[in-house]
Amino acid sequence: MSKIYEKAPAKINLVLDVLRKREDGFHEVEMIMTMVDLADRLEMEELPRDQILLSSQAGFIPLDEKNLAFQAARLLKERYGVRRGVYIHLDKQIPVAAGLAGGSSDAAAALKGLNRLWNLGLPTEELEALGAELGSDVPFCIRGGTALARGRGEKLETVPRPPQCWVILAKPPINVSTADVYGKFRVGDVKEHPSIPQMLDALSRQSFQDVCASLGNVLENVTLHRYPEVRQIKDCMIKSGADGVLMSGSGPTVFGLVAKEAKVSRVYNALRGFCKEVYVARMLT
Ligand SMILES: C[C@@](CO)(OP(=O)(O)O)[C@H](O)COP(=O)(O)OP(=O)(O)OC[C@H]1O[C@@H](n2ccc(N)nc2=O)[C@H](O)[C@@H]1O
Ligand SMILES: Nc1ncnc2c1ncn2[C@@H]1O[C@H](COP(=O)(O)OP(=O)(O)O)[C@@H](O)[C@H]1O
Repeated sequence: MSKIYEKAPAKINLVLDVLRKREDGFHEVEMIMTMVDLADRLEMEELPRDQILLSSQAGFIPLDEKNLAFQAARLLKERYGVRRGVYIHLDKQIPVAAGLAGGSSDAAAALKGLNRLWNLGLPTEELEALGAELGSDVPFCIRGGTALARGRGEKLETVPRPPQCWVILAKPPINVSTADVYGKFRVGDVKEHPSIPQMLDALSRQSFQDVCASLGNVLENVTLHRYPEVRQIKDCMIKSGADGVLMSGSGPTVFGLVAKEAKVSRVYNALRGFCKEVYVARMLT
């Protein structure tokens, strides 16, 4: 019986702008997203019976139909009439409800892996369209790399990747609901929108300094206002010398970009002083 493995990397938002609230309740966004090498790992294996079974070493995520990897398997089975079973083991490394799209990346990895395991032969565009039914960030997680995302996040255009650097991620011990943050967000409150053209220009010139200077996320105001510990982490990263600092997605994870390896331990140690969950990753290129 064959086994398939897929990595599910975390994403960070280099730019996150919200243009308006839509009639369907979602928000029209413009984001530049990229992957880092902090990743979950999925192991998928045929089951002799027609069932979806999920396990994980992490005790704090749902293992039933609430899990996005389970939903991905069920969607493929229903849409393509697959009458085969699968056992998915999820090695969870990405912090949950952190603004790093861990669940979305697991769903994307399940779609990609099961496409192979069940010999469905679906092209990437079709997987991305299926992914959009599961969540706004899932299409990007299928495509990977670096992309400009529009619509509610599902309209993608691949753009140049950022220059290689260290990415230090710190997650305070609070869980933030994406729906809550968007619910509290008001476009009228935004004083300055980040510039997508400026970031695209920095990426095309591979200027690390200008990438750092162009980071921006309009959801920061909502989350920083509500959770002072997120601001504290941001301040600590800046003070300890990270070159660019931003909250990812709806938070609460804050990431710091660092060019020089010699600086990494200084930033890491400063954060570890008051934050348990700190990760050192690299940009996925
Ligand atoms: C904020 C972002 C930035 O990358 O990421 P996270 O912080 O979740 O990682 C995304 O926009 C999140 O994407 P995702 O987490 O897939 O969202 P979904 O499951 O589709 O939606 C969850 C809820 O967020 C709100 N939502 C989401 C996307 C969007 N463009 N507008 C919204 O208003 C809606 O209330 C929706 O019910
Ligand atoms: N495979 C999964 N991994 C993590 N969380 C999941 C998964 N499937 C469903 N969830 C649920 O999705 C919610 C958001 O999780 P996650 O994708 O980690 O965060 P975010 O949207 O902030 O990036 C959590 O409340 C969690 O219970």
